[in-house]
Amino acid sequence: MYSKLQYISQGETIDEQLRNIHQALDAGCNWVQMRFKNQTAKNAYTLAEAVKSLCEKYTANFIVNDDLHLTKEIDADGVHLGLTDAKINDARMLLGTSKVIGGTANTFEDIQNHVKNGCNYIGLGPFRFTATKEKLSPILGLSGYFDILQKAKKNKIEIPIYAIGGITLRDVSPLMETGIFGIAVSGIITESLEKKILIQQLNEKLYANVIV
Ligand SMILES: Cc1ncc(COP(=O)(O)OP(=O)(O)O)c(N)n1
Ligand SMILES: Cc1nc(C(=O)O)sc1CCOP(=O)(O)O
Ligand SMILES: [Mg+2]
Repeated sequence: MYSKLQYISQGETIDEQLRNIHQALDAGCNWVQMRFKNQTAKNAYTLAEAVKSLCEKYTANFIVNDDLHLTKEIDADGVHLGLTDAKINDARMLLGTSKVIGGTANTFEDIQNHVKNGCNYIGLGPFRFTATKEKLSPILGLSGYFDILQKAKKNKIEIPIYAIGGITLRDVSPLMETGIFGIAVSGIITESLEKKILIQQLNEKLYANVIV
């Protein structure tokens, strides 16, 4: 089963990235997306090797942001591709059916296209403004999620749809009520001084209605 909480990593250097990822894993995160932008291939590979080893130690899912060839080379669990990154179906041809391919969406039509191309999950955003990502698509807000998730339900779309973009603890329950599967967050986990407590609080709200 897919985790309902994804941590999108932050950090300007390999050391900063590793510190943030290690702390998130140690605090209970079991799904990490390595997001290390504007780096040399060497630095990205060096970080990915270390993150893969950490994720294996914590039995966490390891997803690479953007870089399809690094995903293949390092044998990560999957890749996340945005609307201007490599195509989902090209990724599926390269990675095969055992790897996880996530796709970014801002509209219901984006979701339909990703489902048609064999995407495994959707990152639907942004929920609100966030400085973590430079070029944001139009902000969705709660009503945007409600409208899009209604269409997804009506069209029997079953792949997990995650909300992303400026999400805080108090947003989780209202977002879950729109029908999303889970959330992908970066800043609130990176900046938290009590990561273990925060992740427990996030998971409590995310899994509140899951029947065991
Ligand atoms: C889970 C998840 N959803 C959306 C994104 C955004 O990806 P993208 O649009 O490619 O933007 P960058 O992250 O590459 O700046 C994501 N990374 N993860
Ligand atoms: C990586 C990313 N993608 C987004 C999108 O809308 O596609 S918003 C975003 C940033 C998420 O980080 P934070 O939780 O710090 O806002
Ligand atoms: Mg991208």
